[in-house]
Amino acid sequence: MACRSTSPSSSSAVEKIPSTSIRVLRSVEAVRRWRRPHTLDRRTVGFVPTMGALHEGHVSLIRAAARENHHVVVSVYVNPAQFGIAEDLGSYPVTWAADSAVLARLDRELADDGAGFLAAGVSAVFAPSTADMYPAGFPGQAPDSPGSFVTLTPISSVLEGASRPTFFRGVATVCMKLFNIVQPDRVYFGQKDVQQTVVIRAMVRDFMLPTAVVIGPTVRAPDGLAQSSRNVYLGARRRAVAPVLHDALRAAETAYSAGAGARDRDAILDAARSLADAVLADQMALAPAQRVRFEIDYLSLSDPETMQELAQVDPARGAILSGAIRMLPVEDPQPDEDRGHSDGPLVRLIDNIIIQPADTAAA
Ligand SMILES: Nc1ncnc2c1ncn2[C@@H]1O[C@H](COP(=O)(O)OP(=O)(O)OP(=O)(O)O)[C@@H](O)[C@H]1O
Ligand SMILES: CC(C)(CO)[C@@H](O)C(=O)[O-]
Ligand code: BAL
Repeated sequence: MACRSTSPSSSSAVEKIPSTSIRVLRSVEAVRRWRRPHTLDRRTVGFVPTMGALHEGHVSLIRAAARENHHVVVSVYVNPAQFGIAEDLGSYPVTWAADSAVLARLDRELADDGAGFLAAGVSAVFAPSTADMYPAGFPGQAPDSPGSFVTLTPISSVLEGASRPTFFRGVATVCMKLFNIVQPDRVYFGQKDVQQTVVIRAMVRDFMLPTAVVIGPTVRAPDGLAQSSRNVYLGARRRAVAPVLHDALRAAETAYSAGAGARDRDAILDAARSLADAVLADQMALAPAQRVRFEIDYLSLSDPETMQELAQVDPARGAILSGAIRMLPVEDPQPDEDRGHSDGPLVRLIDNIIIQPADTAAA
């Protein structure tokens, strides 16, 4: 039988991140080969899916996976199926060299701190091609495009899904593929993308996937802005105003905590909206060359499991306060101004705060 020729990435030579023992696996078959002995040895695998452009939010998830598993696998894959046709697939930050350095640093930290971690390092990074991930061809990005997709309704069409109609279909589809390839004992997702965590939990439950879903807390900059790969688009002027979303959600949380009568949706969300309106009014009083404009996409008070909007919070159940804002491109950019990655396009920021059920909060 004729042998198929192999590219360097699929040859049997083992690729590693330089100066580390982190394997770089670029094909489904390579992951399967790596995974098999660990199943037989009963060594657990924790999996952290990412789209690269790694930051402290990703690092915190990798550390969590290393505390609880013998092996940690990180995927770096910019999944086209979760980008809408008009979204930023073409400019999404791809930073392989910097990501490798982050993983190498973490690998050393895990090796040096044997006491805190079960894993002695990062075992592998899975960086597949789209041809490998979508054998039937480039996935459709339009709502009615043909293809093999995992869909969860109605969760996928509210909030983030209302603004990004194919987003959760793309996320669920790629995560189903990744979970089938890596076969993790535990998967790690960040609280920052709260609706994504609800979708993944529902998918794991509804399709009986043999993996535990672990959610890590949102990692923030000192001024409260949630770390996010897309923050690189902001540039200095918009970055200074970007914490407004977190500040607005905190105002809503404070209104809730204030108690009497403050369990009502309007009382809670009006506090967030007032804060955002005041920040915007201050900005609009500035000259175009100095100001920052943003639009609120949504501010939401929703059920922790279904993400359906709530009229009132049941303290025994808790709730999710979440929001999204669109930071508009700066006006009148100055010649030496740092406008951000890709000349500072419109950036959509999301964030959330969980109102814990009363019993949990008291514990
Ligand atoms: N600030 C953060 N704290 C904790 N986890 C995070 C944070 N930001 C992202 N994550 C998690 O990291 C995982 C990979 O996310 P991803 O690679 O899309 O990064 P991102 O910063 O969310 O990117 P983007 O800016 O495109 O939304 C997801 O589970 C996501 O929720
Ligand atoms: C989970 C994920 C890696 C799927 O592409 C992505 O949605 C992300 O990075 O949050
Ligand atoms: N962090 C979720 C990936 C996305 O927004 O495309």
